[in-house]
Amino acid sequence: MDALQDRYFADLPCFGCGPANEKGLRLKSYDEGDGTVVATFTPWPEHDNGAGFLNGGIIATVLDCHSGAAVTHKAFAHGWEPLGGALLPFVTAGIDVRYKRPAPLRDSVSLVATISAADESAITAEVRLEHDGKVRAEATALWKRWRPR
Ligand SMILES: CCCCCCCC(=O)SCCNC(=O)CCNC(=O)[C@H](O)C(C)(C)COP(=O)(O)OP(=O)(O)OC[C@H]1O[C@@H](n2cnc3c(N)ncnc32)[C@H](O)[C@@H]1OP(=O)(O)O
Repeated sequence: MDALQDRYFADLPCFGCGPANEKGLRLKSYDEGDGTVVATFTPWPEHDNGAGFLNGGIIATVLDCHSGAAVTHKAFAHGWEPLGGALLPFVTAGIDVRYKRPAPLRDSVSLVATISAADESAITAEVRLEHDGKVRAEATALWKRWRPR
């Protein structure tokens, strides 16, 4: 099964999820076929938050980028493809992150996303980061249609 990032935007240089960014996190997300999109993220030692856990900015980045895979998958399913030569059909307009518990730095974590609302102007995703059966962080991400100018 191919990763959604490789299927939809193999040339994207995004730091979090761009397959084309050699120095990025290169997140890979997969359609589970049950309405969820999942990924596994393995932190780097450099992602320390100063207390031996995963940095909150990195958490926000992977939540954002993982939601982006789910949103892009949804957009293509509806035929809402990128406009004007853009690489992505939608971009993040807002993300509301809640850090519920410390997230580990030395273990892999799981990302799970679902789509809660979708029309051609905006798509909303619910996304969470889990480890050891507990939600470490969660977010609602609002994505809006991107029109290059
Ligand atoms: C000085 C420069 C610092 C730079 C920092 C950079 C900013 C960052 O990136 S920080 C990373 C992002 N933030 C986090 O990881 C915080 C995660 N959230 C939490 O730890 C908690 O929700 C917290 C502490 C904010 C509030 O906790 P509180 O409301 O008191 O609830 P509480 O029930 O005590 O704790 C919630 C859960 O966190 C766990 N927790 C709290 N503190 C700790 C700790 N020190 N170590 C391990 N687990 C902890 C609790 O065990 C509990 O988990 P569980 O429900 O499984 O028992």
